[in-house]
Amino acid sequence: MAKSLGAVSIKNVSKFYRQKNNQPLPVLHQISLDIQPGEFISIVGSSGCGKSTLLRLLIGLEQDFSGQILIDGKPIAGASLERGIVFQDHRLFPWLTVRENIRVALQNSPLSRDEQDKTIDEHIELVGLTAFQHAYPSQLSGGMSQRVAIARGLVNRPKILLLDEPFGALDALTRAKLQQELQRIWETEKITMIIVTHDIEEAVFLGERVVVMQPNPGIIKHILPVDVPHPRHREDFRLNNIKNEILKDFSQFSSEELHSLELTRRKFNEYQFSV
Ligand SMILES: Nc1ncnc2c1ncn2[C@@H]1O[C@H](COP(=O)(O)OP(=O)(O)OP(=O)(O)O)[C@@H](O)[C@H]1O
Repeated sequence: MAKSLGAVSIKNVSKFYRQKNNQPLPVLHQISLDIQPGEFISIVGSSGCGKSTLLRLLIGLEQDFSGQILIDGKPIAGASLERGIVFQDHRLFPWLTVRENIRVALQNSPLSRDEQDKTIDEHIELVGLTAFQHAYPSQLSGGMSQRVAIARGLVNRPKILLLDEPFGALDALTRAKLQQELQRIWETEKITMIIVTHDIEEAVFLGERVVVMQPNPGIIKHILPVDVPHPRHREDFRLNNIKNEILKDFSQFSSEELHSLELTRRKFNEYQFSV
């Protein structure tokens, strides 16, 4: 039987958090989304609309929600090697080399030491870090560290890679380069990828569909297909048109939501020019 490649079915998912006054805070409301195996989905939305919460539910870190999340037809039951994750901060262990940081992800893997070495070699090559495999995180740039995090997220050959603002702390040029790399890796690995981002350009450049969320409570406002074949080129006018369509969507948001998006954009720009 052919290996299934990670279909995700999110059905009527709602999620509350308990506030200090014990009142429930509705964070996600009736979220439904079907993701095809091997699809690249981008999720955008202003701060607080529940993007990261949705990702946490997909990882299996939180079970307390209503509705259903199915992976290849089966409900999620906790974290699994079938789902890799890359966060905004690379979370590498400073005392381990690139190789050994990637090996950490294999600690529950059934592979022998030799098989581990082989797959680590392949993934270091996939992210272009063979020359740095014995380097420590302090010897790497931010972009290189995120490459290691991507290799670590992929080394168990997951069906699904979940990315939470993976390039959010990088300067604009490194960010653009890594988006290009991620596009290539997705084309090579042919697995489902789901990226959460504040950056609409990034969402459109990478995603086959862009899910636009809005807050209070977090709902899906729109899902836009990006019918532009990969590999994509940043200057493609079709990508720009879709980006403008999404921006128009945001222009219908409340002034509070726009303020939050603007703060995020400004924080990012200030970061770029302060390093
Ligand atoms: N553990 C928690 N306990 C209580 N409230 C929480 C918790 N985690 C998140 N929230 C609240 O849930 C809402 C959604 O948070 P979430 O981090 O999912 O949003 P987001 O869209 O990812 O935001 P950002 O883009 O700023 O990261 C926010 O109002 C947040 O304060």
